[in-house]
Amino acid sequence: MKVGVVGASGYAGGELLRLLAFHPQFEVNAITAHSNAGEQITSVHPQLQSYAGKKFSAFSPSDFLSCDLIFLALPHGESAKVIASLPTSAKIVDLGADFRLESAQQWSKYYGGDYAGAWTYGLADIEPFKTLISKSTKVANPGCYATSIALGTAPASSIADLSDVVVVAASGTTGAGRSAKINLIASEVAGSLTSYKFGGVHQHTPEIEQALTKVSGTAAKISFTPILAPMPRGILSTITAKLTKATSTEEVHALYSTYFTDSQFVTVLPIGVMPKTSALTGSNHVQIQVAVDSHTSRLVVSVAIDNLGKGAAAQAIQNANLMCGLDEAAGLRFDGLGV
Ligand SMILES: NC(=O)C1=CN([C@@H]2O[C@H](COP(=O)(O)OP(=O)(O)OC[C@H]3O[C@@H](n4cnc5c(N)ncnc54)[C@H](OP(=O)(O)O)[C@@H]3O)[C@@H](O)[C@H]2O)C=CC1
Ligand SMILES: CC(=O)N[C@@H](CCC(=O)OP(=O)(O)O)C(=O)O
Repeated sequence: MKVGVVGASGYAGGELLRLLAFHPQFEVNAITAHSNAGEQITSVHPQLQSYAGKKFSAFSPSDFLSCDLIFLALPHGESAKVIASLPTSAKIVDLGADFRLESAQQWSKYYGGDYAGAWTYGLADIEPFKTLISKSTKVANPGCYATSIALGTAPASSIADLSDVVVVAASGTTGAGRSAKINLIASEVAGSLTSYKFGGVHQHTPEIEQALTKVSGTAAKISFTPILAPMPRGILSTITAKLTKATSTEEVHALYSTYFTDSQFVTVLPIGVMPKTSALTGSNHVQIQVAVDSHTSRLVVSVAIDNLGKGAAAQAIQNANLMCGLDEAAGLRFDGLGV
């Protein structure tokens, strides 16, 4: 199948190119950038030697006419502007936020600007999303934090109060994209931790609530505090919620393990073993650990992912595999780096 990547000079687009180079069914034949159009791909992404000699094109709809599948990895608001010019026959996965929210009101509260509508939400490891994705031609890939938090909370709907979920999550700096910002330079980030979008204003809040409400059938609410961590990649989310019935760590561990039995990518680690971001770097895998805090009767969940892998490019390919009727793990059998 012929594939196009729009926004390939960014971090998420570059990770898509890296993974797609070894995909057994997808062949990349349109690669576009914005300010980097005309540049060698390896001058922006020196790791991508399999693209040596190729350049980024400027976006032109005619380049995508022969594409069966298109990935959009553009800043918020830009995907909605280009889709009308793409072939209607092409399957599209948008890595941005433009089509994630079902509520126009929530869109205007957290993002502003014109509301573009909602596509199937691509949280590929759990139902009802997985089945819906396999029947869809347009899929909105979840945000990186949203992926880790929704996966870590979804199995708890029968034992915890999802109307009051509290999350603190730390992300590596690539989560903020590749464009230069003062708060992301090494002198500001190295050796320091800081919260941002503080006070329940992070834009992934409505997306996580929408996903968890769908999974649980009751209105989910989340208080989410993100932290910028001095590392390039990875997200570690700590989720807590009040238990609605007496239970033990062993019982919750069994519940989570059963919930993810059929998932090729989500691993509930043995009790006592903690998720670690470096174990997931470069992969589509997710690690989860659970515990019951009997002192406060709260469920505590730790989730690690790679923001550019499972949180962006790898989950986008998993979604594309499902949309195309392929093995969902095609081209994604990569372990994490470990250090
Ligand atoms: N980074 C992450 O961990 C995650 C990112 N996402 C989402 O994926 C999308 C891409 O993110 P990321 O790769 O980090 O972002 P980057 O800033 O690294 O890359 C953005 C890409 O979009 C292009 N671009 C920038 N401005 C415009 C414009 N006005 N019109 C068209 N193209 C433009 C850039 O081209 P050029 O560089 O040539 O100017 C680049 O290719 C975003 O929506 C982001 O929210 C989702 C999950 C995780
Ligand atoms: C570290 C950092 O800044 N992370 C970004 C995550 C963005 C992302 O991955 O998600 P979207 O696609 O929804 O933008 C943030 O917190 O906004």
